[in-house]
Amino acid sequence: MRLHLITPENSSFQTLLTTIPLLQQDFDMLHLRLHYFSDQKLLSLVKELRNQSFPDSKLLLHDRPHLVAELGLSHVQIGFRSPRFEVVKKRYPFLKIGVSVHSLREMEQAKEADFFMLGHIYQTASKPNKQPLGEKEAEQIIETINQPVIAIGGIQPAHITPLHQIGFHGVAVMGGVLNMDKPVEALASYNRARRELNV
Ligand SMILES: Cc1nc(C(=O)O)sc1CCOP(=O)(O)O
Repeated sequence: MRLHLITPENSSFQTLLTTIPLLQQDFDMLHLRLHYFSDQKLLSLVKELRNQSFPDSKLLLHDRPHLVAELGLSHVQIGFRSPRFEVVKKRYPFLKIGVSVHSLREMEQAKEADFFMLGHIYQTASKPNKQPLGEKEAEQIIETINQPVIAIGGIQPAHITPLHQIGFHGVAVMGGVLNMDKPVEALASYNRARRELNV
């Protein structure tokens, strides 16, 4: 079960730079979802992470395929702030493109995506007035899709086993690690749950 970390809304350059290198062995993909950073600031952050030996293979940028291409990275995530999937696919055919979706209909509109992020599965502070999909509906959606699907929204360590059983390829966590007082310990509890899957 893959574990993706997403930068929280209020992340600062300096906090990310001090926290991420402490955690980098223990997750699979870092989503830089920093829509309030300028291109220049985002480029500087990637440069600093690289200086600290953060691997390119674990770096994904949201919404900015032009920067992914400029940096020679491979993964971009497309959401409502992004250029449309078809446009990105045509212009950057060499990129791995993930698409953020909330329904089967949205998945079908991006049929050629390399992977999807489906949410929100559970209640989450980041979507206070919206009903979550829940496990049952999520299962019905992902069983019709061949690509890997990452679950997002309110994911706690205890959700890892049921989400794995439903068929999710991984989980994405935003607030539950990088916003915590003790991110190393918070991440460890997700990894314990991942290890338990193999018992
Ligand atoms: C960034 C994001 N996208 C969502 C979606 O449903 O598309 S839910 C979400 C935030 C997830 O935060 P947390 O892990 O703290 O619940």
